[in-house]
Amino acid sequence: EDFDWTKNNHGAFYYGTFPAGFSWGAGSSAYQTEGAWDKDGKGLSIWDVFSHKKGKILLNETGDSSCEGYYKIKDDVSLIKELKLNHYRFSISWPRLIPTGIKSDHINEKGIQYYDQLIDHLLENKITPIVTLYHWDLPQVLQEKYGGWQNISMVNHFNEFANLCFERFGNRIKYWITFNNPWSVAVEGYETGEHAPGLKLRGMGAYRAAHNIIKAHAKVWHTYDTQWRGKQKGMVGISLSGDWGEPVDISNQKDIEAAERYVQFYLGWFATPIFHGDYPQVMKDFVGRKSAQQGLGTSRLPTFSPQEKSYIKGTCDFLGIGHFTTRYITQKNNPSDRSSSSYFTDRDLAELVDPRWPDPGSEWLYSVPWGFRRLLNFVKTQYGNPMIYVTENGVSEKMSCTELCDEWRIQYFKEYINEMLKAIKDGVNVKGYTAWSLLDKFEWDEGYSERFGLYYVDFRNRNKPRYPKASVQFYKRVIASNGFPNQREVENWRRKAVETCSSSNQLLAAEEQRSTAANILRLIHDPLTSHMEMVTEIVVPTVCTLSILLSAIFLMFLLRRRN
Ligand SMILES: CCCCCCCCCCCCC/C=C/[C@@H](O)[C@@H](N)CO[C@@H]1O[C@H](CO)[C@@H](O)[C@H](O)[C@H]1O
Repeated sequence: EDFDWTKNNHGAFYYGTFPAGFSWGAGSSAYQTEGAWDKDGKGLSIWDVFSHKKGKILLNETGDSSCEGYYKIKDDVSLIKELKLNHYRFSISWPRLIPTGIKSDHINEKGIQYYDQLIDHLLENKITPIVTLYHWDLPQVLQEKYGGWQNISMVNHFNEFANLCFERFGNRIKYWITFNNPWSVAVEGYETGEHAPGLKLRGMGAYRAAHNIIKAHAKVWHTYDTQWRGKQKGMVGISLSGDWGEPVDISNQKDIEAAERYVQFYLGWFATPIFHGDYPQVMKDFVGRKSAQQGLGTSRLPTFSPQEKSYIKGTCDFLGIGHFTTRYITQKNNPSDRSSSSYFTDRDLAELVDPRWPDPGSEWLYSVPWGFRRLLNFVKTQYGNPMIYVTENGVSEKMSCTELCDEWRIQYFKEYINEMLKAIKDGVNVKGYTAWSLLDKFEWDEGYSERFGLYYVDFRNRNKPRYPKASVQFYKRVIASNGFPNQREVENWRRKAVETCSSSNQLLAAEEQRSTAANILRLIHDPLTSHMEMVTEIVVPTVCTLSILLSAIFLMFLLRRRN
């Protein structure tokens, strides 16, 4: 039976269980959690360089040490075991394996060893690894030499890296994800410049980056298909991010079309070539028309040749979906002049939110569970009901003080997982779910200010200890029951989870006090460190401020004398 798009019974909770064998997991990514940015022969990534530039990341934070995941394989696998997860999703840092990004230059065996250990330890504990090859940390050399994803040469370099991973790890990995959220790579990396490499190539950069990424994905899929699949029997997919877009006025055809455009410019931009061989018609129409109005001879949206179309079509054994939120969409005509050309203006729409939607953390993230079911049904109808793994779903909090009693996250998970269950009942082929994320971690341009973790990480403590939030208890019970058995039990889970977290909160508060005291003692007893910290944190800013002030006074004095 087809999904009824006109119905929107937002409130009703569905009690029931997931199909047998449904896979429960949690995720992470290399740059966000590993730390050890310059250890054991690792090369620089674009995120190492970007985060070290002043003013790019909130509070100038970096992922230099982050959760120190590089040194904590055993600790983190115990957390995964504690949750009784079936799978764990992580990414491989390209410059950790190939420091310059170019395979013929050098392979870093220490990097290989690290992932060998992680994979082996997961498998010893019966946890299936799901491996992402690209979660945004491009080797810096490739950015500097070729312009990164603006350049077609990335296709071959990425393919060589992927091939190395298949060769070294493929005997143990059955699920490969080529790219994580290429939308962000293209738009935030090459259009708005909020992410590494920080380029603002408006109206062109994102489309060009996406074009090369899609080709690189297809090439890697073919490499696996022809060289490895027979022996290794794994699957290769891609993880696409997609927010849902709902028309503001469902009786207004213009709003309906604008909402469809929103989703096509987001998820469809990547999914349509991969499933159907070419960009969505609406993207070709809109970008093409605007480009013509701007006096350009060809569309800013690149085109695939007939050979490329058939090469790209069908290169997906499973589709990863990263989903966090929803927007209301209405039609809005944007100016078509060249100076305002951008991916955003090309869409001719406005994004709105309902002020009643809960918004606990990230600015862009509102809790709108019903949008998830609609997005999953959209995937089913548009792309022939592919096998889906939800690769990212979760919510952040913005808390200045420690908070382990994350009731809003319990609510978010409960409702979003329930909408996914409803989607499965609608016939959507969802095989697994990955809570985002296992740990609090570096959140890109937001630094450490947004916490997505099931486990709290105390970043102020050098050992980066992890503490379970209440949502760990809740998620654990969803997994153990493979769903939601009945109202009484599910209510009980929530209550029990919240009860246990207050004692963990006290434990953490005590530990934080202890580590603050230890830091003070360290500063007193370690003259070199305290001298360095005093130089960087007090002396340098003070000298700079004084110099600016003195120069200003001197300048005023000179000007006065002239007059
Ligand atoms: C008319 C002109 C308008 C210009 C407006 C420009 C504003 C651009 C704002 C872009 C905001 C994008 C926000 C969406 C982001 C999510 O889809 C994305 N962050 C999901 O990716 C995952 O996010 C996780 C949480 O941050 C992260 O941990 C994970 O690594 C990402 O894969």
